Amino acid sequence: MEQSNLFIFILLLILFVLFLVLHHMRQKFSKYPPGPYPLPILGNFLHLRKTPHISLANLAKVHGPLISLRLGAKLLVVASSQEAATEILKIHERVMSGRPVPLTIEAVSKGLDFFTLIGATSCTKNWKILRTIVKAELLSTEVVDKTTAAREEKVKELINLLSSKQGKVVNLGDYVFATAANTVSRLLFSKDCISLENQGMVGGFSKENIKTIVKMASTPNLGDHYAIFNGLDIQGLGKKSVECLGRLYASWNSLIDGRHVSKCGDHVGKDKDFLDVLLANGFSKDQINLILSEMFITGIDTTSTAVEWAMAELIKNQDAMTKLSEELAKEIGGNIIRDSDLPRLPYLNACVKETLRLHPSVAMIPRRAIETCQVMNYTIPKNAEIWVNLWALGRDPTKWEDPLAFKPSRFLQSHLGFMGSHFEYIPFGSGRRMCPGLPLAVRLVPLVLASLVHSFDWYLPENLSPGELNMDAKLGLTLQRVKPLYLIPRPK
Ligand code: HEM
Repeated sequence: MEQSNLFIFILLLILFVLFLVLHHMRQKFSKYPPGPYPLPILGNFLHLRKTPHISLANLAKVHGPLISLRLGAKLLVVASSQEAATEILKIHERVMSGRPVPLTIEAVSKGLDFFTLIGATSCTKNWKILRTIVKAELLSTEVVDKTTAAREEKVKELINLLSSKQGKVVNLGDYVFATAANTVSRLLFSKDCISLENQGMVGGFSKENIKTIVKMASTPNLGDHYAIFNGLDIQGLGKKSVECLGRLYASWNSLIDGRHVSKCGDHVGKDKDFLDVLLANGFSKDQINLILSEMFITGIDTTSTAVEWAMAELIKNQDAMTKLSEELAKEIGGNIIRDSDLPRLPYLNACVKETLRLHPSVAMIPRRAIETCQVMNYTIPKNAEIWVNLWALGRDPTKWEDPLAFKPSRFLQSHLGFMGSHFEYIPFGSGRRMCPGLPLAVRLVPLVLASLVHSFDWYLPENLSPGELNMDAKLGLTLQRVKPLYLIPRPK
């Protein structure tokens, strides 16, 4: 018996030493960036754990700023430092301008000539056409200027509704989500899409429906990682996405048909909206549905989570909350905040920047190598998936003083902005695939945040102290709070 135990022990020891030798050989001779040893078949899936943004930042501390992992048959390369991000998004910008598009998204855009932005695997002709239209007719500074009144109206409705909830516990994220959704839908087709009061849907739109679509698109699809599952949709992700989108499309179809009848655009008594522009450019109903849903999916969660994280940080950091309230009291006084006030509120803008440093709405910029290339002396093969870990960049102790602390004042004298030219801070990405929603986001997020802080004092429920507020995050398409932010508003 003792002999057999010894045998097992020696066998395990030999296997362990063999494992170490193989690992060392792989690191030494592999042309790919270094990384943890992949298990057979599973690869490195287990290394991602429940919080991939944190696990990958920790792996970068061990293996370096550019690492690679095997996710089934797919190679994932992750950049986690300013230098590595510069290589990916600036020096090799053209080669890294592809996107990894999951089969789930392919399933819903089949046959539509890929008139999509986020779903374009590379910068194709159709991607360029659509991006030009979106940047000129929906998200340009001129259009954002022209639609100021609609934005202010949505924020006013939010403040009025919260005033009626004084002293009650509210799930702030739900209300901000609805405000962002209605702001975007006003731009798209001049109508609200969700009821602010009860989060109920107008047509097929509901928070749950949008959240489900986002969840389906961000859940790893086995078919993306193992060729034998390709086309089988065994998790049902494609099927469920098609169902959820079908509900959205059903409600928009009648709207689109109505506009067709009124001779493509310039519907009576209204300024031209984005639906008019799409119709005038000859897009089909299915193509329009896909484009509209894409704008909702990319535009709502990103802006509303930014506001939610900012409020959570301000509740936790009462000094910053006091400074912001004082700035607003001094500059705005008893008035409501207008869009035109934003440029003279530097501390407010610093709060937004600091929030996006610690809690980037898009924590991993997803890219795809369209050709094989050499980066930092490693080979990145064609079709490798690339993630730029913005969560790690924002907390890099070699670039940021006291990186984990929420200190908006660090941005007051800083040259860092949102334009994607300083790679230690790129919450909206960089280069040709940079976020086209930037002109809208930099107006909507501060306007909502400032209005919430200027109109109410905020309290945590159940006598929770600010120090106890849970700040855990989970990674989907956006970086969401694990626990919703429940707060009690009291009008000032
Ligand atoms: C706080 C708000 C937002 C943040 C932090 C954010 C961040 C980002 C980031 C990091 C990317 C990837 C950029 C890259 O690959 O270099 C992106 C892409 C994109 N964003 Fe945003 N975004 C926000 C709001 C919006 C809004 C309001 C819209 C539209 C209504 C929007 C539409 C898009 C689209 C369509 C893409 C894909 C562009 C392409 O692939 O060509 N975003 N966003």
